[in-house]
Amino acid sequence: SHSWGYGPSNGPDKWVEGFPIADGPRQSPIDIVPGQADFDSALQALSLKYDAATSKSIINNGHTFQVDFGDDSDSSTLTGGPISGTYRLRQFHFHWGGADDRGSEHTIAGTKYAAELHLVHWNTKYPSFGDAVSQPDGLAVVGVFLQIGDDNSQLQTVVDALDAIKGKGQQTTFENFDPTVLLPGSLDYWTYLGSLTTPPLLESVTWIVLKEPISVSSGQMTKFRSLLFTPEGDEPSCMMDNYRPPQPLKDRKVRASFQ
Ligand SMILES: CN[C@H]1CN(c2cccc(OC)c2)S(=O)(=O)c2sc(S(N)(=O)=O)cc21
Ligand SMILES: [Zn+2]
Repeated sequence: SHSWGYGPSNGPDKWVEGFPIADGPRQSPIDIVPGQADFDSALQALSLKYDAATSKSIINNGHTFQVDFGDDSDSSTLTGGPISGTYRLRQFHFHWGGADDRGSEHTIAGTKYAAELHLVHWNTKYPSFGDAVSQPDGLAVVGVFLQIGDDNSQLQTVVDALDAIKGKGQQTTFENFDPTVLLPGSLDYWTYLGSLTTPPLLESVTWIVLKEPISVSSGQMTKFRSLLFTPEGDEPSCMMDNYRPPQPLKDRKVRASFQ
C-alpha cells in the first residue's frame, strides 16, 4: 500500500489522508516563541538516569535511524520535569535536513537547526509501550537541537555505526551506549502537550524541548545523509529532510522551566 514518507507524493502534507488526526488540536512539532512562553516556577528539574547496559541495537527503519533500548525494567528513566511518575527510555532517533540550514522539527522563533534528537520515553503507569503510545499522558519525548559547529565526538560512535545500516530494514547491535553523553550542559527546557511527529501522529506526547543545542559538524551531517530511505538493491533515495514542519499551536501554552 501507499506508505507514508517525506516525498512529494507521501510527505507531511499528504499524511492527513491516512491519518485525519494530522489536523488535530495537539499536533507536533510547533514553532516555539521564547517571548510567548510562560516561566512556570512549579516545573521541576529534569531527571534523566540512563544505564548504558540497556542499549541494544541500531536500525534503519526507512524513516530515520534509531537506537532501541531494553525497557523491561526501570534502568533508564525520565522523572521530574513536567511529568509525574516514571517514564522508561524506549528509543532515540533523529530528524535532519538535506542541507545544514534545515532539519529540525521544532523551530525557535522560526529558526531551524540542522537536526533534532528525540529521546522517546513511555509512562510506566501503563503495562507496556504499546498501551502507553495511545494515551494522552503515555509518552514523554526529550528533544535536543543539533547546531552546526565542531565535530561532536560523543555522537561519532553513532555516526560510525551508520555504514552497517545504510538501507531500510538493516540493523546491527549497538551496546553499552549511554545517551547522557548526547545531552547539553543545561537541561533548561520548554514543555507543551503534543503528538508523535510521524504517523500515526498520536496525541500522546508530553514534549520537553531543551533550550541548549549540542554541536554536530557538517561532515557528520553528511554521514547522516548517506543513509537510504530505500532498501539496499532498490533505486537509492538518500535519507534527508525527514522532518515534519511546525503545526498550528491552537489552544495550547508553552511553559518554560527557566527565566
Ligand atoms: C515512526 N515513528 C514513530 C514510531 N513509534 C511507534 C512505534 C510503534 C507504534 C506506534 O504507534 C502505534 C508508534 S514511536 O512511538 O516510537 C515514535 S516517537 C516519534 S517522534 N518523532 O514524535 O519522537 C515517532 C515515532
Ligand atoms: Zn522524532
